[in-house]
Amino acid sequence: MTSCSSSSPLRLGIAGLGTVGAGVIKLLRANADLLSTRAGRPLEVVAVSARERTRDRGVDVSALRWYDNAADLVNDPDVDVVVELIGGAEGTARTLVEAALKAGKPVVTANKALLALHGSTLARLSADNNAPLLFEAAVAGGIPAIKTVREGLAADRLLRVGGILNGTCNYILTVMRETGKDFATVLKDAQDLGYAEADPSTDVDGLDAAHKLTILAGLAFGQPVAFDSVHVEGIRRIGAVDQSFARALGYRIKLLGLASMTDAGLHARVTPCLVPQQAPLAQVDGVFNAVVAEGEFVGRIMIEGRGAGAGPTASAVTADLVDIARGNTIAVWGVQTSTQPPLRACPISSGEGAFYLRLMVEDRPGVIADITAILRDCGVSLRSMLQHPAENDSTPYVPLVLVTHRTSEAAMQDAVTRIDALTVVTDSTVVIRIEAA
Ligand SMILES: NC(=O)C1=CN([C@@H]2O[C@H](COP(=O)(O)OP(=O)(O)OC[C@H]3O[C@@H](n4cnc5c(N)ncnc54)[C@H](O)[C@@H]3O)[C@@H](O)[C@H]2O)C=CC1
Ligand SMILES: N[C@@H](CC=O)C(=O)O
Ligand code: NA
Repeated sequence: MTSCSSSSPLRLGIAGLGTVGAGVIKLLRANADLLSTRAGRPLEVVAVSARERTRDRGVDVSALRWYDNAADLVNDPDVDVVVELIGGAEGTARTLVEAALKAGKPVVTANKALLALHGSTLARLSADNNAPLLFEAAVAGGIPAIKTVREGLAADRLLRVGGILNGTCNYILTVMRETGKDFATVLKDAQDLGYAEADPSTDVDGLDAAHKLTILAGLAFGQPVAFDSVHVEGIRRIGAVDQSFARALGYRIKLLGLASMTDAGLHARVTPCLVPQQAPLAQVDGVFNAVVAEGEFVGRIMIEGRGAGAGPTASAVTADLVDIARGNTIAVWGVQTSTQPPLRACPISSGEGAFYLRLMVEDRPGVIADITAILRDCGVSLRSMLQHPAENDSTPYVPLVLVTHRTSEAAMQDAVTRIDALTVVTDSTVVIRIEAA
């Protein structure tokens, strides 16, 4: 690892000057004195790299050494720490991080996709080359989620971890619920506010939350988690009609990532959920995230804060830099050996729960009887049923909501497949899990 005397500046090379990169430079400049005091030495940006040199980012980078090729930051002898804020699990971001670790340079990154897909390899590179790799910004933005799970809860055996892990989705669901605005308009707002990923389908299809859940579960359960063992559903199919039914039933809709250890193995999923209106998680709105963990001794904890955006994310990235300056670093996954196999995962169909099913059905006699017959045959017991009248005469279809008692996921899936095959049902059924939260 690069060594510097304790009073000399910690010299940073930053790759990526978008929402987060520009935010980090702003924060480093605004809080320079405070950071120098806390870190014991100044934090100084010496070199940067991004796609376009001349773009207006709201921060002046003209005095900094510029590299068209981000990998050149690694070879710059004046760069002590590489800060990767490009994004993406492959390509330049991966090449850069791997090269920096191989060269023994500490790395700070906000890249959850990279950690979720290549975390074990990177942990090995970090350990083999004695080069710290810190990634607090990768999970739940400004909330110190990584530190809480890896360090604060290090004494406990954790049974469950997760929460509201995507700011864009929580913002979209909140604004749609509060204003009735449509999905596309609110997504555009989230992009303009700097919350969304470069490809926002990563957010709305649940992948970003799944990246974060993979990281959190790996930290919580002390063993690697394979990203593809997480069951993932997004929020594209949640409509205004679901928000209105949820309200009538006393719930709010949240995209939750939840991982738990069961006797059968790891159960990990990202799915839209109905959460009781009074539950603490239901109160977490807008760009806010919440991380929940449950341990044998500590019980349940929940931490909340802004999960996306320039300021909160820059705060987490810079706190990692302070840790490096202080020499306060730790093994990537909190365990010294990273040779364990990934946790054995169980399929989503092995789970159970209560479900909200929203169908679009023809409004004519016999339809409800056909549907309830299927539920009976599949052993799914109904708790309640709601129907809204058609909004206008131009459609023969009306929304029908079924709320089930606790049932097996397999039985529910079987019932939905059969219901969707009925000719009186148009569109596939929207399934939302009901969580006590
Ligand atoms: N925006 C947010 O609220 C948060 C973002 N993150 C993560 O932070 C990272 C950066 O995200 P944003 O700043 O939002 O992205 P962004 O799209 O605003 O910025 C990306 C930057 O990388 C640069 N870049 C792209 N390809 C490059 C290449 N080949 N070489 C050098 N530079 C290149 C672009 O020019 C741009 O400056 C991502 O990993 C993201 O997942 C993490 C937490 C929150
Ligand atoms: N796109 C992400 C950014 C932070 O991780 C989100 O919306 O949460
Ligand atoms: Na964080």
